[in-house]
Parts: sequence; C-alpha cells; structure tokens
Amino acid sequence: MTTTPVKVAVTGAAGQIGYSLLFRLAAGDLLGPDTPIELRLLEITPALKALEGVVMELDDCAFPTLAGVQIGDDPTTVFDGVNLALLVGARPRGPGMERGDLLEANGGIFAPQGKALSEVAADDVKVVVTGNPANTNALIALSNAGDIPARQFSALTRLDHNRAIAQLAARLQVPVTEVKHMTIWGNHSATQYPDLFHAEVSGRNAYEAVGDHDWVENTFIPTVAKRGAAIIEARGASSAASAASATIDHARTWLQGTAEGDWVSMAVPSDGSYGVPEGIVSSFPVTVTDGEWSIVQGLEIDDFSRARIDASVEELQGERDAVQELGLLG
Ligand SMILES: NC(=O)C1=CN([C@@H]2O[C@H](COP(=O)(O)OP(=O)(O)OC[C@H]3O[C@@H](n4cnc5c(N)ncnc54)[C@H](O)[C@@H]3O)[C@@H](O)[C@H]2O)C=CC1
Ligand SMILES: O=C([O-])CC(=O)C(=O)O
Repeated sequence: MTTTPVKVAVTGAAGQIGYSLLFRLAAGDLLGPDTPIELRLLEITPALKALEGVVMELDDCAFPTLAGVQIGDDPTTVFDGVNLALLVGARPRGPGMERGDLLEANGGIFAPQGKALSEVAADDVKVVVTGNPANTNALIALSNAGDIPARQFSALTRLDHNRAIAQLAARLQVPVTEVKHMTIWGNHSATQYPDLFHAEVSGRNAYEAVGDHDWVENTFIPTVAKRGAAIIEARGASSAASAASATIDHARTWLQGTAEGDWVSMAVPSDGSYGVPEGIVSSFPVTVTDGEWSIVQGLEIDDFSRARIDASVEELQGERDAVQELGLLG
C-alpha cells in the first residue's frame, strides 16, 4: 500500500447519498485496495451530531484503506489540501418539483464552497458536483473559485448515462457490458438528451439494433430523462445509492481514465464544441487520459439530436442567466 493518503472531501456527508457514498469510498471502491483515503466531511452545524454517528459506523467497519476522517462545518478547514472534492450537499427536490426549482436555495451553497476550494485545496484538485441543479451549481462553484482552472470542475450526468445503458441493455436483453459509447447531452434535468445514434451494442449501432424509432423517442428518452422523478414517486425520496455509485464511477473515470475504445458522459465547462456555447457546464461524450478529460470530437449530429441538444442548452443558458441575476456568479 502506498503511504500518502488521497484527501477526498464530501459535502452533505450526513445526507442520504453520503450514507451510501462514504462507505464505498472508505472500502476502496474509488482508489482501489492499495491507496489509503482520508475523508474530509463537511456538513451544516445542526447535522454534525448525525455525522458523528456515521463516523462511528465508519470506524466500526475497520476498513484497511481508511487512513483518517475529519468532520466540520467550515469549508476552509475541511477542504484544506484536498485532492478531490465531491460536492453533494444541497437540498434535494420533493414530489412535483423540477431540479431548477432548487437554484436559489442551493446556489448560495456553491459560491462560498468554490471560494474556499480556491483558498485551501490542492492545486490539482478535481471537483465533482452532484448536488442539484448540478450543472449550474458547478458553474457557480467554478466562477467563484479564483485561479482554479475551470476544467477542474465537472458535474454529474453519469447517473443518467448509467440509466441509459441499463434501459438499452434491458430492451435488447444484453448485458450492460455490451453497451459502449453512450452519451448524455446537456443538462441533468428532464431536458437532457440520451443519444442512441452514437451508442453501440455488441459493436452494432444502437439505434439500428433497436430498430424502433417510436420506442427511442417516446419510451427510452423520457424514461431516462424522468427517472429521477419516477424514483421520488416510488421511494418518497430521491435516488441515493445509485447517485452515490454514479459519483464514484465519475470520479474514478476522471482519476483513472476511460476504458480503451469507450467514452463516458460528463458535464464539463463547454469549449464551444457541437455548438454548445462557452459559459455553461453541459454534458458531453468525453474520454479521459492522465486525469484530463477531452470532449469526443467529430460526431455527426442530425436534426433530431440537434433539436434536443439545443433545447437542453437553452435551459442551461436560462439557469446561467438566473444565477447571474441572483449575483451568484463570481
Ligand atoms: N446529479 C445527480 O445525478 C443527482 C443529484 N442529487 C442531488 O444530490 C443532493 C443531495 O441529495 P441527498 O443526499 O439525497 O440529500 P439529503 O437532504 O439527504 O442530504 C443533503 C445533505 O446536505 C447537507 N447540506 C446542506 N447544505 C450544506 C452545506 N452548505 N454544506 C454542507 N452540507 C450541506 C444537509 O445538511 C444534508 O445532510 C441533492 O441536491 C439531490 O437533488 C441526487 C441524486 C442524483
Ligand atoms: O431527480 C432528482 O431530484 C434526484 C436526481 O437528480 C436524480 O435522481 O437524477
């Protein structure tokens, strides 16, 4: 085992995603069995007592890879020297709400956290925003993060990506491992566009393998895009274990790279690729090498896909304008 622990911050650590995420991080699911992890857990003051209980449980697991745990309510203390920051803490939506309804409530959390990261995190810190509305919260964080390069911030659309893989694999009755090149474009919201035109199943184009446009347009896309709401409806609470799992998938891919011949979906600051304007954090197909993501280039976008990407981008621009008006962009 290497001796220097990787310092990983988790915000909202006493919440329901935190309760799944922390144990998997501590067990080595992110960094593997040979790299110790030090957890830095941020909560609001009233939740610290509950968080102490979670830490007692972490202790009780005697995880060989868990090198230490610190908790606190001050981001400049908790984020000190962190190499990876998983920004989960935010208010989740309830039944009947859209994620955009959370902009004002949650936007106020991410400006001070971006600032604190710029003051105390490791220079090469990678920041993953899971808390909703994730894309625009990432934009708020990066715009308040001083000289941390924008490309060190990203938001989670891996859960949508995983949902899309699972739905497609179920439809074609193949193992999920047969699905490659899945892409989620745009916002982590009901306007997101899960794209089957560039996906592959057992080496074959996924749209052609399905062979049923009506299913793609009227079942697959809405099922993936509205899965979060369906889970809230069924469970009475928003997705937690699957969100934690996707957060680990996202961070692991960013640290360790994409599998040969495949790509993943990540919401990243747009560089103008595919006509998505700069100044928003939007989901793209990306590959990762040596800890650096690159947007996959050269995919042909037909009119069906174009209209859906544009609609989601328009929503992101609206969210950007709204948080700008609220004074949340640094
Ligand atoms: N991007 C994605 O795919 C997904 C995102 N989410 C989002 O993740 C977020 C967290 O969800 P849950 O864990 O279910 O919520 P939760 O309500 O169970 O936990 C959130 C925790 O964040 C804490 N918190 C609030 N303000 C904070 C601050 N300023 N600093 C640190 N901690 C703070 C709360 O005290 C609470 O313990 C929500 O915004 C939810 O909508 C959930 C599922 C998927
Ligand atoms: O839908 C929600 O509010 C939680 C979430 O982001 C998801 O499950 O995708």
